[in-house]
Amino acid sequence: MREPSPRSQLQGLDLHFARGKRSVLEGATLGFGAGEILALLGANGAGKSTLFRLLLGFLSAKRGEVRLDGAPLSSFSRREIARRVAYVPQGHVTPFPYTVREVVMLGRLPETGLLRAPRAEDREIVESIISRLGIERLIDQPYTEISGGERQLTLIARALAQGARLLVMDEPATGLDYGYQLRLMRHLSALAADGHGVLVSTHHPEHAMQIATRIAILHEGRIEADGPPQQVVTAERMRRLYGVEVAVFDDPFGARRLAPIVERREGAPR
Ligand SMILES: Nc1ncnc2c1ncn2[C@@H]1O[C@H](COP(=O)(O)OP(=O)(O)OP(=O)(O)O)[C@@H](O)[C@H]1O
Repeated sequence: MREPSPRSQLQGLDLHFARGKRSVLEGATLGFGAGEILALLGANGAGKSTLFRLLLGFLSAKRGEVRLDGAPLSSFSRREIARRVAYVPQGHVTPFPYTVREVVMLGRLPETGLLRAPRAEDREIVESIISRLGIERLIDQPYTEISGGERQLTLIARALAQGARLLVMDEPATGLDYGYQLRLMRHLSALAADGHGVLVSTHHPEHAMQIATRIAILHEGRIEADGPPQQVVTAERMRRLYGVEVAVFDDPFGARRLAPIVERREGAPR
């Protein structure tokens, strides 16, 4: 089996994809690598999940190519891909009442294979990731009996347990309360500092600006912008993408911020 390259990268080049007669992607090109956080923004239905599924090899493009560590994705086995790239899907449910510990242990499968029982080392990895994400109290709870936000954290823990250098996360902050959202942002920054590459889709440009090293915008089937957050997130682009007015400004600490412009009602408290 080929060992994962130290310079991990995943790239989708000129990807075209249609659902029935409806074209979803029309030449989307997007790539990321170890050490960076690439945040993907796009309106509902823009094709973010579809693009992620193509990058992971769960769907095949009508045209275009996906390359992993410089080689065609199709030249890797499923297990080889899983050792390099971990995926946090959106809104995942399992019909089986596995415990949180067992779901996270599933992340070790590409390493352990189906035939070997988890070793002490696998158990230590799983427990340390669960405590890093602050969900130790859930460890023996059935996955089917925890909240949506807690399930999301369990899936993130499963992806981390996989030990892959690249992480693809589809709206991981969905359903997380304010504290968990901020902690998640910190975890993602720490992972990138640690040499992981993270591709994350989000509906919160503020989150993207907080942590991303690059932001890309998926619009009308293509990546219409891809670059440093300060260049990509502009009031004009937010208006076109989401149909809302926002102010973009630098705060006193030098960070770029975004604030919605809300019309005040006469007499409303300030
Ligand atoms: N399983 C499916 N069968 C048919 N059409 C689908 C399927 N999944 C998605 N689509 C359609 O493909 C298009 C792209 O969907 P996709 O889920 O990739 O968008 P998205 O940007 O991830 O959206 P959201 O932000 O709402 O999650 C949409 O028009 C959607 O309705």
